Amino acid sequence: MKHPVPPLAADPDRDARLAAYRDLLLRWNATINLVSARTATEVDSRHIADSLQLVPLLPTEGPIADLGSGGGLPGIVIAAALPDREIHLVESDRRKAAFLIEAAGTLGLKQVKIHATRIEAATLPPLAAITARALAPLDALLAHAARFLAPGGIAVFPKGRAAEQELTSASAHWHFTTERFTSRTDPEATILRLSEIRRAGD
Ligand SMILES: C[S@@+](CC[C@H](N)C(=O)[O-])C[C@H]1O[C@@H](n2cnc3c(N)ncnc32)[C@H](O)[C@@H]1O
Repeated sequence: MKHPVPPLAADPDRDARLAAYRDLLLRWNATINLVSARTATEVDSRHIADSLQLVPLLPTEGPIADLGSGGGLPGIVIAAALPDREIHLVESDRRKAAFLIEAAGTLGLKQVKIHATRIEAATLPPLAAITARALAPLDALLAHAARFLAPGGIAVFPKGRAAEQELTSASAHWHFTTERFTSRTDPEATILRLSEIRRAGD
């Protein structure tokens, strides 16, 4: 069964930060390939709205990490919405990591820590939540989740239209509890919220 994504409260400060982020993303996108979008409207609808809808699915306390953050999706968007939360962005591409540092600085997001390294080599605190968008199949994401999540931690993965197939493949190696949410930006796509993640056989 799929649930609707809970609504997000109005927040003019968040929206101003997101507008500044979108402008910066478009400027850098002319020289580094950060996102597949050329206009402000496309960035807003295809990327920022897609990322922002994850915020109400996150726990209300504890550090969060976005793995393979790329141009900051969803990591910078989440940080813009939750400016008091400790947020770690892990991105191995040096130019993209430089963009993330610039974006966090421009938006005044002092709580964001950029890890310009491979996820496999990253040192992170025990996390309340991890996110990852367009990074890897669910099976691989669960290995990262199992490594980094604190007890009781959750993983939130936007998973497009192949979510059920990925759940089936991943369940051969992993046990987890699944909640499904209908994406607001693509009603055929599913956002997964997974908890109690452990390797099958452990
Ligand atoms: C397809 S992009 C998606 C970026 C962003 N999450 C988005 O939705 O636009 C995947 C990103 O993950 C990064 N990445 C892939 N494997 C990684 C790894 N093992 N460690 C750190 N970053 C990785 C890539 O450099 C790239 O920026």
